[in-house]
Amino acid sequence: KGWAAAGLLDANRSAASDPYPAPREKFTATTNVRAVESNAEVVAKTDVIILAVKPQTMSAALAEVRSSLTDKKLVVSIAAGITLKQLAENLGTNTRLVRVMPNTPCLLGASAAGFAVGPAATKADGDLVARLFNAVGKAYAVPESQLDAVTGLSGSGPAFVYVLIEALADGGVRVGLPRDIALSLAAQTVFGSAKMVLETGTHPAALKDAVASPGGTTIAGLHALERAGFRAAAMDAVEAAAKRATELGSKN
Ligand SMILES: NC(=O)C1=CN([C@@H]2O[C@H](COP(=O)(O)OP(=O)(O)OC[C@H]3O[C@@H](n4cnc5c(N)ncnc54)[C@H](O)[C@@H]3O)[C@@H](O)[C@H]2O)C=CC1
Ligand SMILES: O=C(O)[C@@H]1CCC=N1
Repeated sequence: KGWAAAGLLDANRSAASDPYPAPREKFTATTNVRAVESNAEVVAKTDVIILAVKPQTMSAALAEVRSSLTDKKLVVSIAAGITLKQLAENLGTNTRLVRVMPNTPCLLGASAAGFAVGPAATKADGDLVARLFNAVGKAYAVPESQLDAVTGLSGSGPAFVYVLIEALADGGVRVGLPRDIALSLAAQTVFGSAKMVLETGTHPAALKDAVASPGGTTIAGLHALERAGFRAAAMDAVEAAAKRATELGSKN
């Protein structure tokens, strides 16, 4: 959907596959790109193949695509935890592979993604993947050993931020705001704060200090956050998600 919005999906040269009719219909309705039942058919007709199945279904999907692969094809996996080595073991060690961890804001062109290029992939393959994922947000090349950490932080991170937004809105409702205004204020506050970090380049601690007047409202709220262990909870969330990514790789 993000690539379609960025004008990167040519309906004549792109296709998707899914065993179920409902996701196929939804995909075509949102992207205008044809979706078929057979993975092998898509792999046979395209040069850049995006593997976007659950880690638990990856080995079944790989078995369906392997025979249609040639050295002309680049395979990109976005599955959490599944390593380049595992992909190469299933697809052949000469397969040109790139592993990416994007996140759902790619739908709106605001993704944060990390990627690692496999040993048989070319520099041009890495450049293409960087271009594709920079077209829907920001993409960073990282060593593969850091991709589970990327998964814990930015792959799963949108869910952590949604919980924060929901909780801030609940707080607003608790102190008397209507629900719709509270939710808009909460989301816009998170958006504006992220924009401040990204566009001013100022450290978040300094930005936080600039909001907190001596003896004022913000420091009272910050004290409540510290007392509740907010920072440790956020760090634990990233660590738990990163560990789970590693587990998903080792179990699938
Ligand atoms: N949801 C997220 O925020 C993110 C997910 N990922 C990764 O993306 C992958 C997909 O996750 P979601 O999109 O959330 O899952 P999803 O369940 O929404 O989509 C997976 C699709 O794969 C289809 N499928 C099942 N078996 C298949 C097969 N053998 N061949 C072709 N298609 C098959 C399913 O019908 C489904 O439509 C996972 O590996 C996940 O780790 C990566 C970054 C973020
Ligand atoms: O929850 C998951 O496993 C996937 C990977 C990153 C975001 N969602």
